[in-house]
Amino acid sequence: MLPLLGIGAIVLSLGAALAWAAGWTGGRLTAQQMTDTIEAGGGNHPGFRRAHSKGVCVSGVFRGNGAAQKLSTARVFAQTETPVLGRLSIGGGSPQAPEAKARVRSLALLLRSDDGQEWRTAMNSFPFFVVATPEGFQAQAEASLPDPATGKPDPARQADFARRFPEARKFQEWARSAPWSNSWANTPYNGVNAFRFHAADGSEHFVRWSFRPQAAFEPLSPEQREQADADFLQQDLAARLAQGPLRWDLVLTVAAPGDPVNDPSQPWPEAREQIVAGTLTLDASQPQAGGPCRDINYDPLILPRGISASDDPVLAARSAVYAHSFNRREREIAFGRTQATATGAQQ
Ligand code: HEM
Repeated sequence: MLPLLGIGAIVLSLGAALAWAAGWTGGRLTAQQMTDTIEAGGGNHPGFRRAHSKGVCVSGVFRGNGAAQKLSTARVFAQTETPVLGRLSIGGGSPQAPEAKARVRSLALLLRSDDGQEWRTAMNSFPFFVVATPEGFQAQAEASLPDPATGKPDPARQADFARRFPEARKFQEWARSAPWSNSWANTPYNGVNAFRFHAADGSEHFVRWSFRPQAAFEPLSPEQREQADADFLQQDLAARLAQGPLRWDLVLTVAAPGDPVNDPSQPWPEAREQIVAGTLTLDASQPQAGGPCRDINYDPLILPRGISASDDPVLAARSAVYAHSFNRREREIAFGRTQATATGAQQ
């Protein structure tokens, strides 16, 4: 009898561990719940990313200028030219969304250096994140879901989100007041989360990165936003690439002691040291359906030697949620549960 009780206890404790990992014990937020909520807000679009669903693949090179070698041993900063496979997109879960209505624009990059290391990053046009934690992101996503009774987000839920996550006010102010640019090409893209850079002398620095456009800023007025074609960013990109490559400078901002390095909703003071580490040049684009970026997960925790994650909880959550989104869309493609608009398959 005793051995049987022992086996029973082992089975029970293993079951409890699995239940905890899957988030069935209640209370703890899981990547699956977060992905389900994002999916509920974006609609059903099999084969597409659950967020930033509309976009195009882009390719080119990154040319380091050597300046970042004092901060990091990552080969990409020493190598003269690193190939880049990227994706330009808009925020939101619909692959058919009108591009002029999207407040957030995005750039994701995969750089593979000649030592076989990869640096993946997914950046947005906002200068800081809306919330400090995954719980804040989840609360915002839930508060944005339409109430079945009205078809609109529940104002009480939104007020509750604003009360519990007051840091979001700063982001809402940015969204309301920052000027809109009229192109992916003249938009800055910000990594927002802090990372650890490891230098050859053993020192460590916390760094945030941004890609600053070389193309001059041109505004997009509210009237132009109303009139723009649903695919106006893609059309503009094609027209600009036909004229020549597009460039962004990689700007590294180095934290000073005491700066918040685990909270992407808090910008650092303007006076922080900035290093221009090189230039990204994009010279081609391809449709995402069937294009080389379709089956890439731009997981922000795929980092080369010389760069590692900070303890920012948003970074860890992003990595886990992107994996869920990636698995779902790849499974839908593998089992043929998609339209040709997602896969690029010939009809
Ligand atoms: C907890 C916070 C976040 C969650 C849950 C989240 C969730 C997601 C999901 C589900 C995807 C689709 C992934 C795929 O299928 O490949 C995605 C894509 C993306 N996210 Fe996030 N995200 C978060 C924060 C951020 C932040 C802070 C940034 C940038 C500053 C960002 C930038 C992007 C970009 C650019 C993409 C598109 C990547 C691509 O082109 O494949 N996200 N996000």
